[in-house]
Amino acid sequence: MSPTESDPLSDPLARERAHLSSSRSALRAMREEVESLDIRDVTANWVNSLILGRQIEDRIKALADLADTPLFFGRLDYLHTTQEGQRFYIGRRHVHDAQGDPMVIDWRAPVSQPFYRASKKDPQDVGLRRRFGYTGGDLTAYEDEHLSDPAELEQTSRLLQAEIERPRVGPMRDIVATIQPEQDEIVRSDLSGTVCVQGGPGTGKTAVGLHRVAFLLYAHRERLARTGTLVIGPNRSFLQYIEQVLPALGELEVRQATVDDLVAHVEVRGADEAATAVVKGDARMAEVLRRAVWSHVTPPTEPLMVVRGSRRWRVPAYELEEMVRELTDRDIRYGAAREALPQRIAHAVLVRMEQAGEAPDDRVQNAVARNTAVKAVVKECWPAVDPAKLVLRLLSEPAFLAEHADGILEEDERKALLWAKPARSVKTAKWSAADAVLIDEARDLVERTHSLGHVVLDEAQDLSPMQYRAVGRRCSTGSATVLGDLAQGTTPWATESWAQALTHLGKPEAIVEELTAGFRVPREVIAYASRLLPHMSPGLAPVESVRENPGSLLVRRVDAEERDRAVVAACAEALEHEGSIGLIAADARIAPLAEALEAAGHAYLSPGEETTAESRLTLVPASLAKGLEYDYVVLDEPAAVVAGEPDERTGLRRLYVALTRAVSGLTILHMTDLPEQLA
Ligand SMILES: Nc1ncnc2c1ncn2[C@@H]1O[C@H](COP(=O)(O)OP(=O)(O)OP(=O)(O)O)[C@@H](O)[C@H]1O
Repeated sequence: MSPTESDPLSDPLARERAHLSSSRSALRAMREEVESLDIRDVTANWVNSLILGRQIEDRIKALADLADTPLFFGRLDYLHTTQEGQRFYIGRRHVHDAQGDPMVIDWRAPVSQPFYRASKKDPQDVGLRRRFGYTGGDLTAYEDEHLSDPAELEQTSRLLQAEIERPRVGPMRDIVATIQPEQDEIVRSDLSGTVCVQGGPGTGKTAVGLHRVAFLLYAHRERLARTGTLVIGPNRSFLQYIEQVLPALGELEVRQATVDDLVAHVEVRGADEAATAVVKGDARMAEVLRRAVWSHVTPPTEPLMVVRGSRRWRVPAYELEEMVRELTDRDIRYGAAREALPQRIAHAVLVRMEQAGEAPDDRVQNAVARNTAVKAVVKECWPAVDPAKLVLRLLSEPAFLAEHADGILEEDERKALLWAKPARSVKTAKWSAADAVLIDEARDLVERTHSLGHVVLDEAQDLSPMQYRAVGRRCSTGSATVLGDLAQGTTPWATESWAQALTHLGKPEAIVEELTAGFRVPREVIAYASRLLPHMSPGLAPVESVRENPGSLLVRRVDAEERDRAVVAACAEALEHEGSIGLIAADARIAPLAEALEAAGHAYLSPGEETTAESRLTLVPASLAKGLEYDYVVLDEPAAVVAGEPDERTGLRRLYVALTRAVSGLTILHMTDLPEQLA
């Protein structure tokens, strides 16, 4: 097929281009229609008009025709049944003509699904599936599959291959044109269920998670607009890297955060030793906290006397005690029970008033509930608990900790928890990240955490059980997409099994799916990195690269005196290719390498800063490499990456992450021997 042929009737490409141009006009008309809306007459007041005005602005934004994103990328021609003879163009958003007939169908609509799932084995009534190739905004190629034609052989799509091999400059892109069947099943799984995806490096977990949010927002727009959605990532630079995917899919409302952001109730200024952080992150801490919070409840031993006017009403201690016991037995939060208690007491007083022939109403009950004597009883037997102060006491007072950790934590674990220098106040305490999670747990014991409709948790394997609980609280009445790779866990408490993690999350019934096809790392490179698997995560299968480009892997030994210069030279060489370059090194090696790059006149970015055609080199500390990718990676001194971690297994996993960031080529430079597991 040649893009230069021009007779629109005989040339299919010309016909498709004509459809593209009329779809563009239709989209423009849709936008102009919204732009010309006059809301002055329909809104009663300025608040309404402000809200409506904002909705209209959002709608106009959503209807923008982005010059370099194709309006549609596929076409389906159905054979029979309900869609007989019907043809659908699949794109990022719905476009209709002046009569309201569809010109482009949203990729998330049910009729679009066979575009991703239909196969020769299961054609799903599709006669023709056509994929379009674009150069910039121009439609320049197409590729057909006649799924129901037994004579046609199954072929791998050139357009799909080209998309996978495309250089990666800039932030992460959407994969909407090339979602694979096994990915699509996860993307379209129902909102009611939690899905956990285990997948090796580059299998598309992040991409799948983000597309699932976009899908769920389409399928359950109103419900999720009410309840909210959230994407959780490991750090700021990762969130910056992925932040443009959802807006490109037309979804502007999804919040992004790290787990630390979610639990930022105190300022984190301290850090824990690994052993201490492990205990603080252990799920048993939840029980310690629960006990500590509820230990504040003390059954009343004195009767209550309420004086109103000339009369006195007495509620005996045993009755008060029963009310308190009844509230502790119920499955409600400490704070909610505390609020309910005065009303219960007031009710008991009202019963006595009625028995004495009075006819008190609700106002009297409320007044009694606010009576100072009642308040005093509540304060005495159900005092307010400040979550941060409670955690401060647990970490400062050996006796308080011992009392509530008895039978739960061993003595050495309790010792690890206690601060060497007890803190004076919540403000001055040197809180660690793990402490903030404990405070979050305590807060939830006092007052229920608001649950969102859906949460995507990326790089989940690094979370502690207490962190899983913190995330679980935020989707307790919603659902979650949990994404991770057990082999990439680099925390001392890294997840060992998804079943355990999902239990901590409060979603033990979640299904675990596995992705095994690798879209990032070239075959030769993934094979090299996979040598580490048996030594750090035995039992996990290596990723199967679907990239055709075999990639280049270069391992070079260099002398001590030329090492930094050699690294800079390797970066310069990589810069001769198209695409982004990542120089990954042990955190301790970042400063000298930065100096060497500067001395050689190479500007460089930090992870999370957007690469552009002018600025393509990023200097990446190994601890921040997770989830990121670069066309060419120069890896400095693998042994130093391993040595930068507290134990060998974690070191090898950190190295595995660093080795699996490259899309086209990996150059490894080392002065010291390579870790023997790579041999
Ligand atoms: N179906 C697809 N079509 C085209 N590209 C894809 C597809 N699936 C994934 N990719 C690309 O592969 C790369 C890796 O994807 P992604 O970052 O989602 O993988 P991951 O499993 O989260 O990796 P990691 O474990 O390293 O975090 C990205 O560039 C992504 O766009």
